[in-house]
Amino acid sequence: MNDTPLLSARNLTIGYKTGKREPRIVSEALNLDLWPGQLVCLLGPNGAGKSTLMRTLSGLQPALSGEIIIDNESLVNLKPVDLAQKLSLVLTERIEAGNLTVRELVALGRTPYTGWLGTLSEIDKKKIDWSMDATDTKRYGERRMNELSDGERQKVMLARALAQDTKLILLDEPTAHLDLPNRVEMMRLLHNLARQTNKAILLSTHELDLALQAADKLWLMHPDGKLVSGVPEDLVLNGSFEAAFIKNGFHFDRNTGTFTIHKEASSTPIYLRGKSNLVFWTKRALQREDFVVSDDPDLLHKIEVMEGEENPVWIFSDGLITKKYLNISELLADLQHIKKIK
Ligand SMILES: Nc1ncnc2c1ncn2[C@@H]1O[C@H](COP(=O)(O)OP(=O)(O)OP(=O)(O)O)[C@@H](O)[C@H]1O
Repeated sequence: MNDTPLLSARNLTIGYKTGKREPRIVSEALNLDLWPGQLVCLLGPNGAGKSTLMRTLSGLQPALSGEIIIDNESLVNLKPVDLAQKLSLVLTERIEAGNLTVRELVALGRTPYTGWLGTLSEIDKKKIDWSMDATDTKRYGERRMNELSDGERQKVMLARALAQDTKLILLDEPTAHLDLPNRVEMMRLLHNLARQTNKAILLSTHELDLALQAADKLWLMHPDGKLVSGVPEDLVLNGSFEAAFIKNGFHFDRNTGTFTIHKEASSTPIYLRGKSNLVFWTKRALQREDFVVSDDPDLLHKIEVMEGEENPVWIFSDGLITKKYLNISELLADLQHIKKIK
């Protein structure tokens, strides 16, 4: 039964004490729970307080007030070695590990069980092997850390956290240096890991679309420090998601779950219909050109897009003329003349 959270925050205030001045409060009245088997993504704009929260929850910096409970014990009462058996932390900052090989660095994840000079047992070696397989880092296991790319290094740091074999894993921007396929792969790995091993995983990220797809829950930090938690789809549908990232010139499209560059409301409206994937990409191009794409069939300007014999075909009509196009480039070029003059 998953009836106790692995990590809880009660009435937590996070921030910074700056000498004799009033402390700088980043966020307060936080009540949070991380449950076994859950992948939670912490999202928020720059400066909202994601790193501050991650650092506070993992004991790297003190809370200003309130309590953090990890696996039924108060964080302040946990000795470092006990904490290291319960929680592993992956930060984005580069660590100085130039001379260590990848395998040696991953093996450091076993330190809470072996001690600094401890010999690795068969169980330790198995955990190291498993972690390197899971993160696909074995291929360069004998290379030195200073011979790796940023993305490769990031995966090794995850392997070390996996080798630590804790019920809780906290990761600060684990996808920051990864290319798109590796970002997707990393999210899938963390999602599966939470499901299959019942670990609780909290990661902070700027990957809004990946987080929307992979997270069981989002913790959304607003610029004013307010934190809203919920299932991703609920937060999109109730407007919390776009509220957290509200910025002039950007518009969140609830239909596609993506942010678009906001266009002037006075732009020319065009009725667009056709096959959904073709409509999707045509709409993107039209919106980039300031057109308002509408589902009102009574509009003067209409575009229909359909599969042709070899390529898609776009049919434009404005009541007077009807013209056929074989690519979006030519369609856009011809549409310039119907743009409203502002
Ligand atoms: N050492 C510090 N002393 C005082 N204030 C700090 C300190 N570090 C960060 N802050 C402030 O705390 C706030 C939250 O910063 P934090 O780094 O947690 O944001 P973040 O959400 O992780 O941002 P980003 O997405 O840019 O990484 C910011 O206003 C920042 O200026």
